[in-house]
Amino acid sequence: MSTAIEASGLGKRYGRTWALRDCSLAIPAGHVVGLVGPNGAGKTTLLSLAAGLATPTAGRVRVAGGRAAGSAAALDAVAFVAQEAALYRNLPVADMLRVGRSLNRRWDDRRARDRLAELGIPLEKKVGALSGGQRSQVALTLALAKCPELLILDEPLAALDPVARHDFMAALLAAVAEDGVSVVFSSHVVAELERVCDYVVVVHGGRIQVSGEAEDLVAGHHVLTGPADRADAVAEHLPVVRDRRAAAQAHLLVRGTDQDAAPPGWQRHPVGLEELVLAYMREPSASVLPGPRAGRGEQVAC
Ligand SMILES: Nc1ncnc2c1ncn2[C@@H]1O[C@H](COP(=O)(O)OP(=O)(O)OP(=O)(O)O)[C@@H](O)[C@H]1O
Repeated sequence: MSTAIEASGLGKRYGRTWALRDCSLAIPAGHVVGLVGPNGAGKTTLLSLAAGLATPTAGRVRVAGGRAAGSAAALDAVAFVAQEAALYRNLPVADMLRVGRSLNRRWDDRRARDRLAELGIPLEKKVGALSGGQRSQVALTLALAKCPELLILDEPLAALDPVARHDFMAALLAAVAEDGVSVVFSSHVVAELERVCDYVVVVHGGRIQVSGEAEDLVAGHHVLTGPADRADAVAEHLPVVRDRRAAAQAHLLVRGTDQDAAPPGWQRHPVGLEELVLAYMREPSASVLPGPRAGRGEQVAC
């Protein structure tokens, strides 16, 4: 199985702060991966290490089928769009294309020009005179023109209004369908994940908390609703990720498959990806990683 990003014992320390620690994961190639987590969780750090823009303090990271991050082979295969899209604001878009062409061995200029024409972004306009959404589209166009195997985007949706966000993700998915490129993007917009991602990674406090295919994660959890006064007894025997109680009713988000019967007097409901991800983000001590089943508070190494 080819991997998009493969990390082993990866860590990055700034002074006394571990921005990322003991990070081990293996994200298979060919997915659209959503990387989520609260502010300061370590998302940018993980993406920068994968893009080869930062050096690990511990461990190692390989990208695009096992190339050492930051190596010449990896730089050829990986395109990175930073949080503040690194565009020269005083340059016209056409000059940005020229810069891209001269810096990259693989470069599809025709494709970039066609894409910008489709988007109605004039080549002669200075980057600084474009809207935030147009700038993000230019950054995505430049990244795709590199013909990458792995496209890494750090919060590409941050500056975009809901319509621009929708258009941007549609453009990204079209590119994925056309090229089969692997995409890893960080976002705070958890609601977008369901529509766009087929693989999810949650980071918290510099550690990987959740990693897995969206379908498996959803299939591997359900919600139980039942009487609050019996919730403690039920929760005692189940791997509960999140326990919410409202008046007389309890909602337990539980790890377990369709085969697991609901306790007598309780109803079982499927869970959506957004609800699942938010539950884990609210319960940092719970984790779900590839390997043997983990319950609340158990961290399972990849
Ligand atoms: N250059 C740096 N120098 C010192 N500390 C840093 C540096 N970069 C990141 N950190 C620290 O590392 C931790 C993780 O930061 P990081 O930017 O990776 O988080 P993030 O999940 O991307 O956050 P956000 O969602 O706010 O963008 C934070 O505590 C941050 O303060």
